[in-house]
Amino acid sequence: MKVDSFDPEDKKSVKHTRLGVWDLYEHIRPRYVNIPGTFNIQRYAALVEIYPYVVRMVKDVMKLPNCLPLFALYMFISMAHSLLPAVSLWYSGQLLNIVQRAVDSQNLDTKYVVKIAAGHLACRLGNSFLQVSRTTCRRHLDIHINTHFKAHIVHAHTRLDCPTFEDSAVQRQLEEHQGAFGFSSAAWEGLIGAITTLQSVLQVVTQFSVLVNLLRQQKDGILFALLTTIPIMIQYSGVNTSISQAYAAVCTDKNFVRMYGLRDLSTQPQHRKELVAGDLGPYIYKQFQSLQKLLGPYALSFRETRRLYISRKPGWLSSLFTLCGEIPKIVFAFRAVHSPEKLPVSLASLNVIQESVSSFTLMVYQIYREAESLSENLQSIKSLYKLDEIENRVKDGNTHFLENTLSLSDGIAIEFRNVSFKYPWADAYALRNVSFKIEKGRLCVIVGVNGSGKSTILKLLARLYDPTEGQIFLDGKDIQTLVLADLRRSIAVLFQDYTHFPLSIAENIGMGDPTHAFDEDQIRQAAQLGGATEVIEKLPEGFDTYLQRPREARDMFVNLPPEMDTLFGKKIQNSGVKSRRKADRSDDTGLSGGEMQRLALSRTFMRTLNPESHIGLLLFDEPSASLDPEAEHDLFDRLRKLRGSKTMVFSSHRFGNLTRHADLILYIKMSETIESGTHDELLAKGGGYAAMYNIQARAFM
Ligand SMILES: Nc1ncnc2c1ncn2[C@@H]1O[C@H](COP(=O)(O)OP(=O)(O)OP(=O)(O)O)[C@@H](O)[C@H]1O
Repeated sequence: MKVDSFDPEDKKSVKHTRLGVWDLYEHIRPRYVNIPGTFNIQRYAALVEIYPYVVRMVKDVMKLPNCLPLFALYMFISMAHSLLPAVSLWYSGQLLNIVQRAVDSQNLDTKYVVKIAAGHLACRLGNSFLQVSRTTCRRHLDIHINTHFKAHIVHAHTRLDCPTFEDSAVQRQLEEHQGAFGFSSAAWEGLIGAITTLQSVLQVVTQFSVLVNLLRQQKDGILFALLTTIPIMIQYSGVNTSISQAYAAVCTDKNFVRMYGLRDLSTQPQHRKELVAGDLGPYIYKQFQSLQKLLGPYALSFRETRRLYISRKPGWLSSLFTLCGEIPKIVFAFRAVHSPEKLPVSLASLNVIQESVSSFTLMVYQIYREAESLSENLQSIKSLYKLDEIENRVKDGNTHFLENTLSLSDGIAIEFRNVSFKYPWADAYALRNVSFKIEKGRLCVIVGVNGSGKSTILKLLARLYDPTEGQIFLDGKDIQTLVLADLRRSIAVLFQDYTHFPLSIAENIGMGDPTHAFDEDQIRQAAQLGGATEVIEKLPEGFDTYLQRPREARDMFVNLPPEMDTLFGKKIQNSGVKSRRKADRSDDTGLSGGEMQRLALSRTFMRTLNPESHIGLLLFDEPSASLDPEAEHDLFDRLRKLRGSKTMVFSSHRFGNLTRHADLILYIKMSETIESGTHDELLAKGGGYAAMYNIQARAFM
């Protein structure tokens, strides 16, 4: 269960334990938790808050095609299944009575015995049948429901803007539902868990009434029931082996961190080139061994450490409680010796009583224990629906920007007025009091050293973030008042850290203009403009190539002969496991950085090709960083032709090719615009821009 606050400094609420190289900070459970039952009862009480979400989910499930009859059938089977043990117990009781009566009167009613035995067998058969039907029904429900919730979660992800998505709390919220991309959704599992608990409760209630009835008919039945129940209850409520629900585990041991760093360096594919080229292998191995020696065998990951910690809890206690299970038989033996006349009729009946009571007690205890997992599971239903309520930080405006599309055909005018910006959760300013104006259809290049704020300007123009202070105007309108969809439809951006989507190359380019994502001619034209045609044509599957398959759809090749390298006419990529973070890197895809950049450029050009598109502003962040000089020259040639019809803003480190043709250069240093003007004007000024230009020019002399 989540806790409201967690302050590791507060010794009253957080307990600190040193475990190997880890510092474990556990939220202390309230004292009343140690009174058996109370904490789990509190957990059940907390479910009241989740109830409306469960109802909503049930309603949603009912509305899905085919789900209403399936769900109703599933509920019916589940409930019938939970009644059967009571019926079965009743038949056992009847059998017991028959035996007792037979012993007392030395007389057996054969017909009645056959009837009861048949009923008992029918219960067993019914049980198996219901179990199979329930599993089949559940399998079909799983498929329909998971399909629906996969789409729900994709929607919950797609609607979030950058700052909201980057918020670590939102990330945690989203991660809770990552399982939904696999087969099963956590929320649906939660609902199934709730149904199972309901089933257990029904089972307990019906079994209880039959059991009481049965025990009343037996001499000393209630006494033996109690003797059987008590040790089980003590056994399960007395030993608490889990660590607290809320905890933080931190490792500050630098040697441990370094040891794992070396391990990752040696195992992760993205480091292989440097490892081989620098002959780092022997060094890494030696260092790793000496750190292992220094830290000893108990320097383990937290998961392993935690397992060790939990298994250290006294195991002998549970052995002692197991012995308690023998108490009823011992008491029976004593009573047999002291007062044989009071004994129940036979040892057989004692066994039946003990087994029935044990299984009943365990079931009751299971319901009590299930409070923990049930409340966790049901929480995920609530958090699934809460995903839809996460508020975006970049608020939508209400001024339509695409109304006058004619005016966009000359480009968009830009003005930054005293703009300052800090990234969310950063202390330092990425931009400070920046002001400049770019007229419609002009070509502007922002230059400056690393980290001076060039990319940030482009991100603010695309309204990925809002300025902390100051205002940005597009065609004289405050950017924050514009309808976001309109704004984004009028801009094409190529980011410096572009990624390749896990789709075919054609779709990767096509998605530059989602309305024409499958327009082959336009895709080919875009590839031509991005300089990617040759790159794509040399790939065996051309435009249909998947540079990375999505993780869930990757081919798996396990235990194939080592010499086998093709299957179904395709090359087998044995490195099936790729690092997720680096999956967009060119070295994972088999294309060079420049080739990847051409693909990314093609996607940006795709956006400008549609005659109905209203792109008035093109933003390029280092578009030629990985291109060779010829490709760079061709690219800028093509882009210059768009001048007059589109406003273009480039960020670049490179001078010459582009800056010489720019209508405006913004030289930015330490997050502030220092100089602005044309290439000649800034050279004549002899300031920062001229100094940077001369450094580059000298390199070619
Ligand atoms: N997502 C982020 N969160 C926090 N700080 C960031 C983020 N992105 C950039 N910064 C910081 O903002 C400042 C400006 O970064 P920006 O990427 O705009 O610089 P740049 O001029 O484009 O650099 P480069 O030439 O290296 O691409 C830098 O100090 C950078 O560390």
